[in-house]
Amino acid sequence: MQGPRVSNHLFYLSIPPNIFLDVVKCASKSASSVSGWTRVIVEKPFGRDSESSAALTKGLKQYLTEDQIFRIDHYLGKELVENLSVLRFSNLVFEPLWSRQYIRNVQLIFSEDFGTEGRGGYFDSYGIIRDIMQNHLLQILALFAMETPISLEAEDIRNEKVKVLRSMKPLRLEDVVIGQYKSHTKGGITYPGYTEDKTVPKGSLTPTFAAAALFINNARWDGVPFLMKAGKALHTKQ
Ligand SMILES: NC(=O)C1=CN([C@@H]2O[C@H](COP(=O)(O)OP(=O)(O)OC[C@H]3O[C@@H](n4cnc5c(N)ncnc54)[C@H](OP(=O)(O)O)[C@@H]3O)[C@@H](O)[C@H]2O)C=CC1
Ligand SMILES: O=C1O[C@H](COP(=O)(O)O)[C@@H](O)[C@H](O)[C@H]1O
Repeated sequence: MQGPRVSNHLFYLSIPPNIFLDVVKCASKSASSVSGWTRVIVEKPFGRDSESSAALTKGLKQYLTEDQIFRIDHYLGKELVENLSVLRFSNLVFEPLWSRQYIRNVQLIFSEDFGTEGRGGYFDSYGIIRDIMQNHLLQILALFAMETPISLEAEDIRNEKVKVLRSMKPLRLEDVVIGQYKSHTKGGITYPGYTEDKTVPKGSLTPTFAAAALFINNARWDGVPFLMKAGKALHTKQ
């Protein structure tokens, strides 16, 4: 029901990606705003690869226009990540040091001290690389490594991040390690292994841990490894 005042509708899809399209279809047919705007926020992962990402965009555009769709990565809203640009570009001490001349390696670490704990349904079909590395950590890497943008407008920052991504060497298999957590005991409590979670398919080989060395082929970062590590059910939350 909508009253006489302008009412805007915002849908935030914090749901598994396989139901994005059904939800958007229902929302746009039955719950679009009549008097104001209707917008949809879509969480990562936006598809499994470029083909499924393009298919998802095509699907969403059956019901929405591009300016109604907001693809977000909630890690970009974290204080530490937001402060990264300020630290780099507004600080005369750091900017001259931000290169291969002074930095031996860069480590991007995501570590959770709990496992899937009954939420393995979505996670198992994506794994830690698509859940954390390809989006959250890659976004932070791009922000960390980019050149100074023309302005701090979203479009200008995005252009610089794209240049970093395009300068990256393709990942080699020998630069990647994957793993899956087993049952462990901490403080007298035993926690189940990944495949003992009832929401995870039996015998799943989905990685819950991954580490990779990435390289950026440009004058600033040539030869500096960007070490990414991400894992669930590790010792610390970091
Ligand atoms: N887990 C997290 O902390 C974060 C997750 N995300 C993103 O959020 C999305 C969902 O992840 P997560 O929360 O772990 O997933 P969950 O599996 O916990 O599902 C989230 C919600 O989706 C509902 N849901 C699941 N399947 C269906 C279905 N077939 N029909 C209708 N509703 C359904 C669930 O409802 P019900 O409970 O009723 O089953 C639940 O409320 C992913 O895109 C993920 O990347 C982003 C940031 C953080
Ligand atoms: O996007 C995700 O992030 C959460 C961790 O988010 P945080 O804000 O609590 O650090 C992670 O548990 C989940 O697997 C992933 O989908």
